[in-house]
Amino acid sequence: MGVRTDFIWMDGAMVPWDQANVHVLTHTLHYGVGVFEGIRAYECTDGSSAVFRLNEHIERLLGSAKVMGMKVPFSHEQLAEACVETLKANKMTAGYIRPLIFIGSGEAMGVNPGPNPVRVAIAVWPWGAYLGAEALERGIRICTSSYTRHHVNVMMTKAKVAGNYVNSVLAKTEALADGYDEALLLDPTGYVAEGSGENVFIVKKGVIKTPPLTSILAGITRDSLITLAKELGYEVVEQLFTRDEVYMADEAFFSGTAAELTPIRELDRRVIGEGHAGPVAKALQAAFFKVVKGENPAYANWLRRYSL
Ligand SMILES: Cc1[nH+]cc(COP(=O)(O)O)c(CN[C@@H](CCC(=O)O)C(=O)O)c1O
Repeated sequence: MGVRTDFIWMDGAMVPWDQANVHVLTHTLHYGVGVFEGIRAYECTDGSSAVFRLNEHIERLLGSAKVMGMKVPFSHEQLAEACVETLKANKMTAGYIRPLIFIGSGEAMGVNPGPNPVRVAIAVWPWGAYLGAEALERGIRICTSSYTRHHVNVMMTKAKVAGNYVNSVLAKTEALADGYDEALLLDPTGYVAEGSGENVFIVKKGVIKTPPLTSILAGITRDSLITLAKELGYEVVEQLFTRDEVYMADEAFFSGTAAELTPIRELDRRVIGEGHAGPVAKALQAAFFKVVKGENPAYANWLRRYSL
């Protein structure tokens, strides 16, 4: 999927894609202290477009920056507006938005970011089904990673920090090399944590379970699906579970801005349930896509509407 568009927003200005460059001594490039978001915009059935839970994403982005001690030179609303303006500048009625707050160059190198400037860039690009065209329907095959998710005092796991994703890259590339679509990571105590870029849910006898916010990212899609599931009358339990509970589950699925709701049909060569999207995943997927397309007025506050 190409990521090239016409413009990227940088430090308050819309910059042609080819000019959106940084110096090789950019501190974040060397030390990984950058924070970012993944946000989706959808075409609504009434012909407008909407960014899904933009405020929650910007709130998490600024929270991540706070965790990393980065002083951001733009306000919540300025960043939210810049996301919408970048979509419009690129004439995108739908797509993926990637804000990045990073530490620039020019003042000092070394572990201490010191006086280097805090900079902001926002890119957008079209992004279809994150885990493959048939993933949303058929489900994916995943494996338990040989890599462990961060201990909560080794990396700041509630912050979406660029450097945290070295762990995700190791897990994802190992899974792909072994013929799987994605990795499932366990936490330092051996309980299921999350995917390399997703939160995870299982269903057993109609009860939906997902790990509590311990060592995992507080996913906005996770939060949305919990809300929608409860509205549909499902019992949702935020509780640690083990990999063999996934093996024995009736259903399992990932959630994320990029992944949306992707059913898991197999973990470690054990077929889960019937080996395809189950009734709960299908019901939640349908409810989720109705909301993001503006078809459920109860969740209008989750949508930042715009038109080109
Ligand atoms: C580790 C992790 N856990 C859970 C989630 C789900 O969070 P949320 O998007 O708020 O529901 C994501 C998002 N992963 C983003 C990055 C994907 C990428 O490849 O880059 C995303 O889905 O945009 C994670 O990276």
